[in-house]
Amino acid sequence: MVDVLIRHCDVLRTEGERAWVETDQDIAVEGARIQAVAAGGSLGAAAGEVIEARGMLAIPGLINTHAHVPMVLFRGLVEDVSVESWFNDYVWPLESNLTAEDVYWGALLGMAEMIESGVTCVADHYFFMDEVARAAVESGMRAHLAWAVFEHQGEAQLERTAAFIREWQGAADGRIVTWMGPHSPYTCGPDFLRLCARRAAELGVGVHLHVSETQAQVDLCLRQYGLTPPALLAETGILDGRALFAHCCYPTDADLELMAARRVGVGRAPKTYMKLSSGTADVRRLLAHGIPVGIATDGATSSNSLDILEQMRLLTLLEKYMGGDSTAFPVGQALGLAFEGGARVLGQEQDLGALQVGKLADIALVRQDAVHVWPRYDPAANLVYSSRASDVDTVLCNGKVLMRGRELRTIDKARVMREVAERLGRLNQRVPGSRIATYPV
Ligand SMILES: CSC[C@H]1O[C@@H](n2cnc3c(O)ncnc32)[C@H](O)[C@@H]1O
Ligand SMILES: [Zn+2]
Repeated sequence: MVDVLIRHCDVLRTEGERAWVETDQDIAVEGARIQAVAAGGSLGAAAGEVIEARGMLAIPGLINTHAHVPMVLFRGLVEDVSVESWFNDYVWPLESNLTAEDVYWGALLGMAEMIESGVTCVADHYFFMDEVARAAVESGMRAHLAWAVFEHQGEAQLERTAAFIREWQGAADGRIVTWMGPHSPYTCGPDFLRLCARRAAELGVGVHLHVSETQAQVDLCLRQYGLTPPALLAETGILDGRALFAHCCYPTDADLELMAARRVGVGRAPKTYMKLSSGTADVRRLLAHGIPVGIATDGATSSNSLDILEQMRLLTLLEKYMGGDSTAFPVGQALGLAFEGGARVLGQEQDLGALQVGKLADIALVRQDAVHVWPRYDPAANLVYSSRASDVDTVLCNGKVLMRGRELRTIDKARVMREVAERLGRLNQRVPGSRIATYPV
């Protein structure tokens, strides 16, 4: 008898730019993995848990390739300001006040939001990452975690990160994967980046950082070091192992060749770029070079949500609109980024990104009976252009059911919301003269 049997669902398949649906399928889950996918009814009806899913669309769990999950704590607090002011006057002063406990409750709140929107895996980059790891263990989500470091925090902070990596790598049955997390080339100089690269190599982990988010950042790097950010990162050894670039909105052609040769992955968060008016489109340039690209939310202080469906839709529309080409970025390509692209960015393409026998059982079941997705000519098109996070009915990660019938099983949502609400008065304080870093102007 298998652990979980999902019966009579429709299964979404993607390959290259193609997306299609196989109707009336059963999915059997044994332990953490998919054991079988077969015609509806053919796998019997005996299992530890049977989920009748007729009319629901089974999709691979969505992958968020770059986030600062606990920043949900500041959602809606900093709006309609310039990028420089966003960091220097608000976000970095606000963050100087954060405690480990704040981060824990913020992480749980963000994870509840992600599970409710079908996200099963997140690459997070923040502080007090022990607390984010604890929240991931409890919530049941898969998490690639990087403890953010700034150069001015010094080598002691690097040691803290190394201890975090040693403690958490592979924890929770492999659900936790750790990364080194220097913030960016504009807050970490070449010598510090070299130290990070050496430490990452010694520990056998990748490096996740912000790169070329704005043209101003690229110009600053060129002025300071005579190199673009990706070229500087290559020179410091950061690209010798696995690297994940958040954003990379302004790559040169030479950057793209370098990134393709070094198998660098990119996480794109278009809502943040549009909102802060900081980035641009043209994911197709990256894809044309074979660079793995995944979808991301960044922090909810800039993007206001951790909803990957929303980011996927915005990314697709932006590609068409900015390129002046309505035929660009078809439905299958958008879905490819959300599933296989995200898995490749995180180096988990063997295990994630498709509903196939042997892959990890990270699965979301999406209802297809709401008025906003009716009629149902093309479930794949609906998913890209019409589905809402609230259509996600059931979520499994690593073979465990985290939400069923929209009831979260691992997170006490009411308690988390109460705990966060009780912290708001203190979190909203900006201590004069105190900020965790300075954004260059
Ligand atoms: C490096 S993790 C934490 C650090 O990064 C800040 N942050 C949030 N969003 C962005 C972004 O888009 N670019 C650069 N840095 C960002 C966050 O506030 C934390 O201080
Ligand atoms: Zn970010």
